[in-house]
Amino acid sequence: MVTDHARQVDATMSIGSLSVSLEPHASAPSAWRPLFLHVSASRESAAFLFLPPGPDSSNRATGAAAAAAASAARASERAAAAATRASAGPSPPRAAAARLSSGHRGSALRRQRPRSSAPRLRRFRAAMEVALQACDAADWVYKGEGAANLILSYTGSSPSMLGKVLRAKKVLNDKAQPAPNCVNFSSYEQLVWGDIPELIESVKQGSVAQAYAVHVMSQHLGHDHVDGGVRVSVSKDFLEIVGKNVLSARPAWRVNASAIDTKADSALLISDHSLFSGKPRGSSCIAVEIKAKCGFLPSSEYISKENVIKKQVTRYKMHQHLKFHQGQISKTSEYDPLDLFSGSKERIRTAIKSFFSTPQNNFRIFVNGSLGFGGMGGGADKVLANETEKCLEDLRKVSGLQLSDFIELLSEAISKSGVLDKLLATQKLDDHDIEGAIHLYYDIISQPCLVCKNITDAELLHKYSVLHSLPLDKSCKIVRDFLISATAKDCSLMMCFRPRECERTDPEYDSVFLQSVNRTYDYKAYFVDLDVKPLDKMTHYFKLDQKIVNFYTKSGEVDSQKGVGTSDDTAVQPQH
Ligand SMILES: O=P(O)(O)O[C@@H]1[C@@H](OP(=O)(O)O)[C@H](OP(=O)(O)O)[C@H](O)[C@H](OP(=O)(O)O)[C@H]1OP(=O)(O)O
Ligand SMILES: Nc1ncnc2c1ncn2[C@@H]1O[C@H](COP(=O)(O)OP(=O)(O)OP(=O)(O)O)[C@@H](O)[C@H]1O
Repeated sequence: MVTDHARQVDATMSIGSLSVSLEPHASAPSAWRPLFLHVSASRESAAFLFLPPGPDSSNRATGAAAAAAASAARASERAAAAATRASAGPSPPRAAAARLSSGHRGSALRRQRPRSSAPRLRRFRAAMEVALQACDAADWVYKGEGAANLILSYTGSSPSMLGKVLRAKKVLNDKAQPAPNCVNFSSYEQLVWGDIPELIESVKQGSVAQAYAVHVMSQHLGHDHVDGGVRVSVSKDFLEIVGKNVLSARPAWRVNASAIDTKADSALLISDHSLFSGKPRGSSCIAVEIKAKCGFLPSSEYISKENVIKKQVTRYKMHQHLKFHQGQISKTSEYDPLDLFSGSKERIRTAIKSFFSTPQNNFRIFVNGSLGFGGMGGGADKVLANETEKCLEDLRKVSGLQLSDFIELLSEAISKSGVLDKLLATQKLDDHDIEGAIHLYYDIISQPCLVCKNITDAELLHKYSVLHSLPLDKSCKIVRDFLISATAKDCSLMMCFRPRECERTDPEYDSVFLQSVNRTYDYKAYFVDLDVKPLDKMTHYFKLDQKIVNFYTKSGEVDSQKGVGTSDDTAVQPQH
């Protein structure tokens, strides 16, 4: 069926398994999809799976010819589905990423033998064939950063790298602080994530971030909206030079807090989702990054009476008051996550408008891949009128849109794509709230519960004792879901728009027709920053939660204009 058009057959032999992927030729009908055959002899019996990857996970089982015991088939199916996606690569810029090994500048991007023994997924192996050396460092410039990673844009001319960003791990300068990246799994983490063998396996290969995005988060957020990227090998020299080169571009408070981890031997190469086609030059696109934070009010029965305010006021709003009090922000945000996640277009528009007055680290606009509005490497605490005007001017030039039309376009795409519904559903995996989940954490680490120790409310204590009597697998599931939700509450959505030049429909992309300007815009939506949260962060979550709620309830409705920090701007620190 596919054979006439088959142009690429990849076979990967690893210990006890054979994977073959067939991709349709470029000239094949667009509806044709890659096929994947996975033969696993690594378990008790073999499984043969023919998997046409579909838009949703239910399609994955279609056509599976299982000649295996059910358990082997399930495990193989997960591996196969992942490898299928890996060989198909992430959509639009996916193909480019998969063809990573072609078109390198021979001198600079060296091919390497894989260091680890026969990695299972072709993607992992192919990725490690690329090595970035000292002589490549000049091609990478600062794009942004969060607490845990530094993001670099490629400015060189290698076709395989164009339109990519490199996500390099950081280390905290204060070694007393917990490491910002989860690289290794403790034995308790192995327990929590044990149901996902690909994730456990990835720890040995040093590819947890990628595996978590692909094997965990994409199951919830949709494969079409998650890009695991590919791992590339990086030399110490490369990281040291890049670290020095980007120093002046980084916000001072980030420089004080963290530095590129020069001990890392790999980094993630991901499509730059602030670009549409992966080609920075000559493309016309506007991208928006939204860090939406938690979009629902918890209703867990484990929330104590003293903290009942959590059921009425968003965590985001309460945290804003604490941040303001601590001098981290000069003004509380006007953004209300409940508006953004409401499903109502009117309220989505309200949320977007609020970002323009208080973007903080929740909103950025990129014009042809360059930051146009919002803060780089952290939050934008203040909005400067001239910068906003410049961004609106660029917006007009690139998209032909006035601000009101752009807000309409964005709200329409958010609504139509349903991406935030997926994000909200994933966030809602936290159905116990930290006040419930913390008890299960103590059970998992086999420690006496430090929370129960201080509880006097008999009714609540009884509820918590029921939690403490749950079997370990149930406790693990609740904590696992809590951690998945934590990632979903902290990730960012990147939506990239491009005005359609001709009437031809591009089936690769979704689109929005904007009546006010009589024009169609293609768009794509990706979630970024889908890292696993360390299990031992549970106690931090509990303490921070208490701190946020205590401050909010004790100070009442704080008037942000009268609180600490407004009279003296020098006291205001950027967000961290
Ligand atoms: O706890 P929160 O809600 O302040 O979220 C932290 C973020 O703060 P913010 O969004 O500004 O409030 C914080 O963002 P910033 O560093 O402030 O930009 C991080 O994203 C942090 O995650 P991690 O420690 O890097 O894994 C985030 O920690 P997690 O809670 O997601 O683990
Ligand atoms: N694939 C991408 N394409 C374009 N820009 C990206 C991409 N990934 C990250 N960025 C930019 O870099 C910034 C920091 O990246 P990221 O959120 O992954 O860092 P982090 O350290 O993991 O964040 P956090 O503080 O939330 O832990 C993002 O806010 C975004 O602006």
